[in-house]
Amino acid sequence: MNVKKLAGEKAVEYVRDGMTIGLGTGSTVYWTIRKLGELVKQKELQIRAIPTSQQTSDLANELGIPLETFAQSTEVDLTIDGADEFNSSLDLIKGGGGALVREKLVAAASNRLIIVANESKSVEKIGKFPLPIEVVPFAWEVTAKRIEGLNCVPTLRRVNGCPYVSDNGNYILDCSFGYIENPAKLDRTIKLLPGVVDTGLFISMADTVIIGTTNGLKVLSKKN
Ligand SMILES: O=C[C@H](O)[C@H](O)[C@H](O)COP(=O)(O)O
Repeated sequence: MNVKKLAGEKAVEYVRDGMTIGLGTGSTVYWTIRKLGELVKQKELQIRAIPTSQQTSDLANELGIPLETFAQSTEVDLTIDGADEFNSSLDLIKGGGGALVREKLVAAASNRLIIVANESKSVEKIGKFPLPIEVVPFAWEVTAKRIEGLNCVPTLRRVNGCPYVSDNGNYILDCSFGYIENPAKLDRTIKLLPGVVDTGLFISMADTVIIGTTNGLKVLSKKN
């Protein structure tokens, strides 16, 4: 059973006609985007979408999903995205695919954030997945040293031996902190460091997590 497809397609049920949808990045939300594309093509759904990466923008264009930018609208009704880890408070680590900065901007502009994931992303404490941190390339070595001082091992993300460059022209440090006791505090601390653009910690942003499992779907919702 394709549990990513199961979770990804389920999220489409939350989309309504006329909505502006934030489209996340990755192999789970891929299934959401494909399904949305089908519904748009069959004229069963009228939406506009704001993509969180070039990769998602290309996919949406290919599927005929109308795109817009924040120049047209600064409010997003619903964003659907993936995650690398989530806990029972719905705090997340994101950015495994390098799209964390745009993902966070789109999520922050959204009235609702739905995460689609498979069960392996569910953890008691986040931090086993190395935390992606986007940094300005200039003096990245200095920024990495400062981050290392917070008790982690930062590794510059590389592709074919060259630094990985995000859609924003920045580098990504994958930082192994081990289990993170206070994710909100760590996020604030890291963001104060010069050179840091943003972190992959998404604290109190997600409203719902749709989890695909081999026994079917589970849905976690934010406790008010
Ligand atoms: O930068 C990438 C994103 O945060 C993804 O949403 C995240 O890495 C999860 O991707 P996937 O669904 O492929 O595991």
